[in-house]
Amino acid sequence: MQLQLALDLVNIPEAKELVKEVEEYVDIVEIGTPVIINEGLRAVKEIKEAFPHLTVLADLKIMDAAAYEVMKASEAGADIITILGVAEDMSIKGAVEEARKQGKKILVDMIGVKNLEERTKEVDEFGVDYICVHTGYDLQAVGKDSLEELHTIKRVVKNAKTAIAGGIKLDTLPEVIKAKPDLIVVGGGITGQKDKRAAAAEMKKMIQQGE
Ligand SMILES: O=C([C@H](O)CO)[C@H](O)[C@H](O)COP(=O)(O)O
Repeated sequence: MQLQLALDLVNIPEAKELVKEVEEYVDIVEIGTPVIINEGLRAVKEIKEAFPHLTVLADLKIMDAAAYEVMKASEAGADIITILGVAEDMSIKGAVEEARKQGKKILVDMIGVKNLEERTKEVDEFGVDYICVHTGYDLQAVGKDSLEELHTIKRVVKNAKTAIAGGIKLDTLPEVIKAKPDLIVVGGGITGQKDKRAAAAEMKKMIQQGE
């Protein structure tokens, strides 16, 4: 199980500070959608240049023009790029094809997917690298999480790695670990804490103990 740090509500200098604080404990650094909207792919480029040893994920949540956007994120230095599970099949296949050309990986974010079991089987066949269940901020606000969905995708996935994102905190992490996803994405559970380094260290320790 790997730990991904999601950076969503920061600018580039703040992102660099944050990564410096916790880099020892995280496997992947996500440049979140709000950061990319605010700062562009420059945020991906600057983080990859500052931390070349870290795996950087660009959370583009691609919906269309997939091959082009994967190419641009790859040029900026992203190692993993996200596309939405609700995107057209052609878009997801195009993203995978371009990622293969560039030597990069594709994570499919299943946010908003209604027919989860059926769509997971389909996108798994397209050769994507990760399938991620995700409770976005707007559903977290009404108390939802993705644990049940994680069990669903774990049951049907044959090829891709599984991931979970959305509102995971120290107190909810044990349940997530029990379900054994390949990748656990944590944003506010680390970035919103007073001692970010301690939170990341504790989470990493719990994940390692759960393996
Ligand atoms: O993808 C995300 C969200 O849609 C905003 O871009 C977050 O990175 C993801 O939800 C993880 O962050 P937390 O929910 O704060 O753990």
